[in-house]
Amino acid sequence: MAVRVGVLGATGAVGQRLIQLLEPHPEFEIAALTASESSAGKTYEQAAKWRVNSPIPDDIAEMTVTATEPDAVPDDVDLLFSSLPSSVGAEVEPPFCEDGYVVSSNSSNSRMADDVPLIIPEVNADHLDLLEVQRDERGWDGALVKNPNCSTITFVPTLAALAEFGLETVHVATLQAVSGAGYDGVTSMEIIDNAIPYIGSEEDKLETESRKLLGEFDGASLSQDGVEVAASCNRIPTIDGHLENVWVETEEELTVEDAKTAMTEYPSIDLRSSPDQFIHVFDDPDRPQPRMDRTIGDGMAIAAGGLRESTFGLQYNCLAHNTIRGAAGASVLNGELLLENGYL
Ligand SMILES: NC(=O)C1=CN([C@@H]2O[C@H](COP(=O)(O)OP(=O)(O)OC[C@H]3O[C@@H](n4cnc5c(N)ncnc54)[C@H](OP(=O)(O)O)[C@@H]3O)[C@@H](O)[C@H]2O)C=CC1
Ligand SMILES: N[C@@H](CC(=O)OP(=O)(O)O)C(=O)O
Repeated sequence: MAVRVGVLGATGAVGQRLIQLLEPHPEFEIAALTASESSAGKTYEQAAKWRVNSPIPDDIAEMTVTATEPDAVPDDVDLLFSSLPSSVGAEVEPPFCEDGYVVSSNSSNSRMADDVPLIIPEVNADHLDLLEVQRDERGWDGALVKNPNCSTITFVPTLAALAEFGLETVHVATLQAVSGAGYDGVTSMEIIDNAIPYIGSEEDKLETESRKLLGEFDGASLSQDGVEVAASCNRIPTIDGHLENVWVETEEELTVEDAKTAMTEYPSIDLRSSPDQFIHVFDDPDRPQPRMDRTIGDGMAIAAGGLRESTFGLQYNCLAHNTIRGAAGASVLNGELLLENGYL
């Protein structure tokens, strides 16, 4: 029987992607949609300015949107996908967890909290058991799991693949799509014929979340990886797909061939939304490109290319679909991991 799920922040850009991914999902059944007070009481069709490139599913269009509070969500809903502004997530996610709901959240609040698992299932699924610590410490019947920032998700899998060579320093420069800022994030006058070399708090997220994701969980606590990461983040006028330029210095010698093999052979995980081939490595020096390659693996794979040896170690480019692998798809995959591991 399908697990009954809800979407917190269902009318937003990521919420719409969540609905697109969850509606046909055989393991999950959408039973609750929440948003702000101004949407509560309306049908989903009335409340959401639908912008995903497939129609609103009929049964979803007719559902009533509720306020984002535990009393408004039916008790038989077990799992909530959260795509709220982080300031709102910080306020409302804990009461839901206290009330017994398991929350798979895309919002940035609490990502770095010691007892909150920050998960990319193909990279650090074992960190999920941090939930036992979380439940002990917070006394929750529910649980809170986070997926990382979309730009972090794009480059960390490639680092995980190279970790066997001993990661020392990483430099990463991003070229991020406008959808990452949400529909009202950057105006056309700001971004057309332009690039903006600043995205608030983004660099810090790449530098800190990556070390947590690559860290080790010993069953009681999580120690962060020692790799030093420096990031520079830029907004460019693409719609979807974050492209990143990466330089990695390692303890052991790392050739292009070694790196290509390590990335290509890095395993996926046996979950429905995880692609068969997790990291695709292109030989063509001008790939990956956002428009051509963001939908590889139904938008859930990581693409890499342009591998070369440089003065600052191995250099390459990588790409992921920011609203699928980097946001909604990442939360759904964490939901599948929670189910697989008996947390639902
Ligand atoms: N866009 C992207 O690519 C990515 C976004 N994220 C993160 O995901 C989250 C959502 O982003 P996005 O979908 O773009 O944001 P949107 O602004 O498009 O959507 C926000 C959602 O939250 C609801 N909401 C807003 N304020 C409140 C409130 N006070 N109480 C309850 N619900 C509220 C909105 O409801 P209403 O319609 O009623 O206002 C809407 O459903 C953010 O934390 C963002 O940083 C992460 C990665 C990528
Ligand atoms: N800041 C990201 C999107 C985002 O919302 O990130 P986060 O989930 O860390 O808030 C971007 O602009 O592309």
